[in-house]
Amino acid sequence: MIEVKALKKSYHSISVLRDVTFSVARGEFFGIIGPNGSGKSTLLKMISGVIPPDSGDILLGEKSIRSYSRKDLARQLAVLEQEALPPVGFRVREVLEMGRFPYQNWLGEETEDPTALIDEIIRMLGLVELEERTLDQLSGGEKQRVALGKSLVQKPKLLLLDEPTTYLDIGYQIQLMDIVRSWQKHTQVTVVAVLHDLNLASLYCDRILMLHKGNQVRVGDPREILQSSLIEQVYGTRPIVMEHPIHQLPQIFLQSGS
Ligand SMILES: Nc1ncnc2c1ncn2[C@@H]1O[C@H](COP(=O)(O)OP(=O)(O)OP(=O)(O)O)[C@@H](O)[C@H]1O
Repeated sequence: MIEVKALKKSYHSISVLRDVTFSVARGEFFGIIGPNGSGKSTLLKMISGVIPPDSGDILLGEKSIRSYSRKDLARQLAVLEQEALPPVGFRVREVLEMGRFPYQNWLGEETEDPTALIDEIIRMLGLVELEERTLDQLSGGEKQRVALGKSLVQKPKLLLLDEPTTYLDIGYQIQLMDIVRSWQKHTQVTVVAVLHDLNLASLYCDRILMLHKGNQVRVGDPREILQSSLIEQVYGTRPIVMEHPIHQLPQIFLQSGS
């Protein structure tokens, strides 16, 4: 689905990503982790075509993302990011309708009626009661669900999530990740998610890329990545790693300094 080859990026001659190379299979849930400033968002912005790499390439379904038009790219991928929502005056349903823009002509019409799809996504995200409200009448967690809805109605083949659970309480974190995973089973969408929470990354990702200061440290399954010595080397704090009693996946426990 995606092949990232020898990506490099500098800002004002300061190198922020070096030789990043990995591939993501169709239908995979792929995580990107790393400390603050390690280059995660920069990498995601390059995968979504927002910023170009200085060198290297990104293939999306065997074609370089540079060769896609904006609209073609929007039919391939959707990005869920913190600031993705339109200004506050819009109602929830209107925001979801905006997600259909890659399929609309210049009059805002499309050949297939998206109403059933939008209804399905509104139901799945628990937004039925909220659909006539405007964005300023929603909580942070509700807005995040609307932003996810807008990405899903785009029917992307690749869904990019930039720290999707920031500002969400633990209940909404699990709810959002479960919704993404069940939508993924339903549609075979490929998911690439930047995550800060290593425990969530372990529970949901098939494979994880770990970045440190712009370098690719390792790509592997959660067991290969959530290792206390590796985490200490990258984050500067040594956690205890134990297996989750139900999911049989590694989870970390932080240790306070005193
Ligand atoms: N537009 C920019 N101009 C200059 N430097 C930038 C720009 N965007 C990012 N950087 C720098 O590039 C490096 C990587 O930033 P990036 O946002 O990709 O990291 P991140 O891993 O997503 O961080 P965080 O976890 O804190 O969100 C940082 O040192 C940052 O200061």
